[in-house]
Amino acid sequence: MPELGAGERHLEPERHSGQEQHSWKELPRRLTEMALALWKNFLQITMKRILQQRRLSLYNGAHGYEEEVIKKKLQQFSGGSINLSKEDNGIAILTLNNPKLMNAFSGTMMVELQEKVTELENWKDGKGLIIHGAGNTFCSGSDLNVVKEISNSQDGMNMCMFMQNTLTRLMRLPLISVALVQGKAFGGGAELTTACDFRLMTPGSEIRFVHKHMGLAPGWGGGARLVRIVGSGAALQLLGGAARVEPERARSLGLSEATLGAAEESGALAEARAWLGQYTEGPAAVIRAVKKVVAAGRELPLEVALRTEKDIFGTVWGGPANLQALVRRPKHK
Ligand SMILES: CC[C@@H](C(=O)O)C(=O)SCCNC(=O)CCNC(=O)[C@H](O)C(C)(C)COP(=O)(O)OP(=O)(O)OC[C@H]1O[C@@H](n2cnc3c(N)ncnc32)[C@H](O)[C@@H]1OP(=O)(O)O
Repeated sequence: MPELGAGERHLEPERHSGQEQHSWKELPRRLTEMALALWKNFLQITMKRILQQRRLSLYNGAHGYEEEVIKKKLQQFSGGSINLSKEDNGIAILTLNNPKLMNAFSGTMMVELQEKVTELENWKDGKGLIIHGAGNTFCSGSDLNVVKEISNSQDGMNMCMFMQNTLTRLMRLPLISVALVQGKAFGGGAELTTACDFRLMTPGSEIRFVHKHMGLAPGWGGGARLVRIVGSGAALQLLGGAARVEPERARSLGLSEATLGAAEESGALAEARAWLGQYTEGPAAVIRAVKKVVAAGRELPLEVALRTEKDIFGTVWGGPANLQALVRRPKHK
C-alpha cells in the first residue's frame, strides 16, 4: 500500500454492517415506490392544470389574443342578433336571428354569441339547449360583407380565435345541446352544428362545409370537431368535397341523430324539444353531472377523465336526488 502524505487517508471500499447491506437490497423497491409517488403527483398536477385550462379560454394573451381589441373590431360590423330564452324547465332556446342574410354572422352577432354562452355558463338550473336559426334556415356562416372587411391576416386570426374560444366553451357547457338544422348550415354555420352534442335535421335541410370553395379550411374549430364526430376519412370527404350533406347521409355518417317530420319552424322546434326531453328529464344537478362526465371522457386522457368522473360523482353521491331515489326504490322495468 503506497505511503500517504500528511492528512491523506486510504480510500477503503466502505464496509457495511448486516443491517446496512439489508437496506441496499431494499433500494429497488424504495426507488420504485418513489417513482410511483412522483408519477401520481405528476398526474395530479396535470389533472389540475387541465381542469384549470378547461376553465380558461383556449387562447389568451400568450397567443397574442387581445379579446377586448377583437370585440371592438367585431362590433364595427352590426346586423342581426343572437336571442336566448331560458325556460323554467331548464331548456334554453338560442336563436340565430339574421334572416335577411340567411342568419349569417355579423360581427356583433359573434360578440353576442359569446355573451349568451357566458350567460349559459352561469345558468345553474340549465339542462338542455337547442340552437336554431330564424326564418326556417340555420346559418350561412360568416357574413361575407364582414369577411371582406377583415380579410387581412391579423383580423382573420383574431376572428378565428374569438370564435374558437366561444364554440369550445359552448361545446363544454354542462347542458345537453342540439343544433336544429332547417334549410342551410353552411361554412361557419356547419361548424357551429359540430359544437353541439347532437344535430337534428328537417326534411330538405343541408349541412355543407363550403370552405374549400371560399379558398379556406375550417377556422371555427369545426374541422377538429368533425373528425371526432364522423372520423377522419368521412371528415376529409366532407371538407375536401365541400359535400352537400342531406339528412339521410348525415344520419349514415353519424353527423345527425334524427330527421324530423316537420320542416317548418314551430313544428320542428316542438319535435326537437320532445327529442331532447328524453335525455334531460330529471334533476338539473344529475343531468349536468352526466354531461360533465361525458365531456371529460370525450376530451381528457383516460386517467384524468377517470379522476374527473370521481370528482363529479362526489357532487351527486348522497345528494338530494340520490337520497330521494333510495327512499323511493324505483323499479327500472
Ligand atoms: C370559417 C368559415 C367562415 C369564414 O370564413 O369566416 C364562413 O362561414 S365564410 C361564409 C361561408 N358561407 C357561404 O359562403 C354561403 C354563401 N351563401 C350561399 O351560398 C347562399 O346564400 C345560400 C346559403 C346557399 C342560400 O342561397 P339562396 O337560398 O339562393 O338565398 P340567397 O343566396 O339569395 O341569400 C339570401 C340573401 O342572403 C345573403 N347571404 C346569404 N349568405 C350570406 C353570407 N354568408 N354572407 C352575407 N350574405 C349572405 C344573400 O347575399 C342574399 O342577400 P341579397 O343578395 O341581398 O338578396
